[in-house]
Amino acid sequence: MIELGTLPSTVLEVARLNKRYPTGDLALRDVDLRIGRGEVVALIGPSGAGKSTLIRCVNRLVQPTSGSVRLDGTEVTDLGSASLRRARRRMGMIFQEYALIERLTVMENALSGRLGYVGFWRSWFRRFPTTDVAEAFTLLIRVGLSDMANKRADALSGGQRQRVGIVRALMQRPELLLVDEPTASLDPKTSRQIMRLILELCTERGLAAIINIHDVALARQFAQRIVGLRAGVIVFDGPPNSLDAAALTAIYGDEDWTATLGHGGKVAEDEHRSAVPEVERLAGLA
Ligand SMILES: Nc1ncnc2c1ncn2[C@@H]1O[C@H](COP(=O)(O)OP(=O)(O)OP(=O)(O)O)[C@@H](O)[C@H]1O
Repeated sequence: MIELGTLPSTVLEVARLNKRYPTGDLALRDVDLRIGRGEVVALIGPSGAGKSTLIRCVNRLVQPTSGSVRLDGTEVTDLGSASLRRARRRMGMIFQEYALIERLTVMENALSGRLGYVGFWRSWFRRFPTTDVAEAFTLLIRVGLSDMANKRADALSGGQRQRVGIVRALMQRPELLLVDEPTASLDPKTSRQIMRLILELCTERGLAAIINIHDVALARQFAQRIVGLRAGVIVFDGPPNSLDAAALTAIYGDEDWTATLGHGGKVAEDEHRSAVPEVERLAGLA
């Protein structure tokens, strides 16, 4: 018998979520998903399965067609702009191609995670509270970038940029991290370091995360739970050790899923979509 007291409380509840794009593509079909506080979930599935759409429906970068998304009990799908801005503060997002402002310093990029709190004019004049600056320093130390605070973002390696992206998301003091292909632009060793860092930070902070990731080996190694999407439908939901050949075939079908077990290598530059406009929308600037 399951003792109710041992179940983590729910931070996110998605129910009967559907997304049909104006092109007619049905990207999500009646998706039900519950994420407990502190739970780190990897979202896997073939290209076009709906992973990015699901993550973006949660913070409404994509507007769902029908269904419910509740963050800590608050229905997100029908919030007006001011309430949506408040809800988005509680969801940090980490992007594949980092989405840093290249000409700003590491510290300024980190502090931009507070934009949803400090207000536009204050942030425009770079007047962040000293407590925010101190918090950013603490986080930069934690991710190993303390001596880079004044470097411009465009002087950093990919792994360093992603660490700044992680700090920026954590500066929001979120309850949930939405992570979109965090390692697709990184080499295998840096990919493992970044995934380990995300898992450690979630554990330290009791923070839940949904990580959209192509690399099944990384998902198995670092996530506590794996959700498999195929053609917009959840076809697997379980612990990494139950992701066996039958489950992989259910997710990837006839595709040669063994190819997904290793690191697929870097994604070509032209496959990146610029996430900077998405960061601006999340901060309420666009
Ligand atoms: N902006 C859009 N307009 C129209 N169709 C879209 C749009 N974005 C995604 N789609 C379609 O929705 C489906 C799901 O796409 P999505 O990007 O969510 O999948 P994914 O699993 O994240 O794929 P990948 O791993 O290749 O990024 C696909 O059929 C895709 O073509």
